[in-house]
Amino acid sequence: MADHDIRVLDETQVRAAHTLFRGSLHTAPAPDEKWEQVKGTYEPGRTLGAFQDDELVGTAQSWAAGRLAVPGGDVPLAAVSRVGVRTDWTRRGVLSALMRRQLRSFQEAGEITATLRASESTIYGRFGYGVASRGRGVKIDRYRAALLPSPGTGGRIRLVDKDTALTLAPRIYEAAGLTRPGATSRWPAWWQLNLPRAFDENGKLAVHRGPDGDDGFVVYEVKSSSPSGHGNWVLTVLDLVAATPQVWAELWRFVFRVDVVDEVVGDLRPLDEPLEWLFADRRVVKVTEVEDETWLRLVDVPAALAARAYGRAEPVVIGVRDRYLPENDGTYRVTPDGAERTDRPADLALDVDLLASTYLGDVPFSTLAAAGRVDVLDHTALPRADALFGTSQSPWAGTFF
Ligand SMILES: CC(=O)SCCNC(=O)CCNC(=O)[C@H](O)C(C)(C)COP(=O)(O)OP(=O)(O)OC[C@H]1O[C@@H](n2cnc3c(N)ncnc32)[C@H](O)[C@@H]1OP(=O)(O)O
Repeated sequence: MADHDIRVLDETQVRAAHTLFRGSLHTAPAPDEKWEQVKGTYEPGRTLGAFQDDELVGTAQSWAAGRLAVPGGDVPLAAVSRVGVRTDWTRRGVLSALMRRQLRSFQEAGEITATLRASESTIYGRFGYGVASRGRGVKIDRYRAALLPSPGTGGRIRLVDKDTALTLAPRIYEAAGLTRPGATSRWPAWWQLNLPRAFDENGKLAVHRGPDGDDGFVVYEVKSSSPSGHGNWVLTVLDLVAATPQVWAELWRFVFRVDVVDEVVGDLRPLDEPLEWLFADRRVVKVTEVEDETWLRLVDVPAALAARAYGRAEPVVIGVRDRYLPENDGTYRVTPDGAERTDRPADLALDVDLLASTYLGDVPFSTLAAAGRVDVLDHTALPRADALFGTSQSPWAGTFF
């Protein structure tokens, strides 16, 4: 039995949790001035502490993150962050106890999904989180990058200051909508933490204005690859939001017009972003890496499966195993018209973290089966499951936290 207990922290205790979290990632405590900026980003009642007697030894917090776009709809989402266990208390079940309690609190709040970004990919699978979207790093040599002619949008792009950005960007994001599976709402603390940070590091935000008003923006920074300033000047696209594909293209075209830049890069961009198609020579776009983006937990499996749309194929019965939330255990019949619990025997069976990896369409069941990660009880079920769960767009969140 664990010799620690889990409590919800009050506002007098969250600074200690913040310090513990930073320490677990080898970072110094936030100075007073920084803490003043950060403390409001802890949502009341959503920070957990693990205590040994009265000493805080671990923490995990979350935000009510709004909605997660799933194929054909959206579902309530919690976002988990600032997870840490004091170095002298690791591997004694502290995180396991925190996760167990946190998952229960999501159930109570009706948050049928939860998401996080993982510091290490070996931590969260056991708690039922699976990689549900990935992103690619891209690098483009600006001097070789000849953009194909474009009719443009007839709009105009302008740089805005920090205060204007803080007002405009959330509105533009919300108006653009959750345009692909994996996209999420951006909660107030996300904006509070991320946009000022970009400006503090000399980032810029450029807004596109079309005939109907502001309808997209790009956040970018330009840095020299060498401290002397004699290295390559690299423009990094940090965030790009567009209401239409035309605005998307116009914002990318804009960053290629920024002077004194040798290279344009982007991290965790959508796998199917059609960047190559903007250029006369598609090989100017170099893919530098492909990394996991969304770690997704289906907290309420029946509700999550029922909430998404499916492709056209004969039905399949999927068996789900969930060590942390056993009420999700069982078999589910998935058809083009929806999904519900069934007593029929499973065609395919898998753990709940792997179900999350298939849920937004990122990984076909047949890929997991080829790696031996799915129990295949009926081989004819694999193409059916692939067709039911497959999506035309790669899932992608585009919201890092
Ligand atoms: C969303 C975010 O905030 S990501 C940031 C996460 N935080 C960090 O990376 C900070 C540094 N690391 C830590 O603070 C801790 O090591 C944590 C939080 C990752 C793990 O906390 P612990 O209390 O040690 O985890 P706990 O003891 O409950 O481990 C449960 C299981 O996970 C395994 N595990 C835990 N952390 C890791 C890891 N980093 N790598 C591999 N396995 C791990 C344990 O071995 C254990 O396995 P078992 O059940 O087979 O015995």
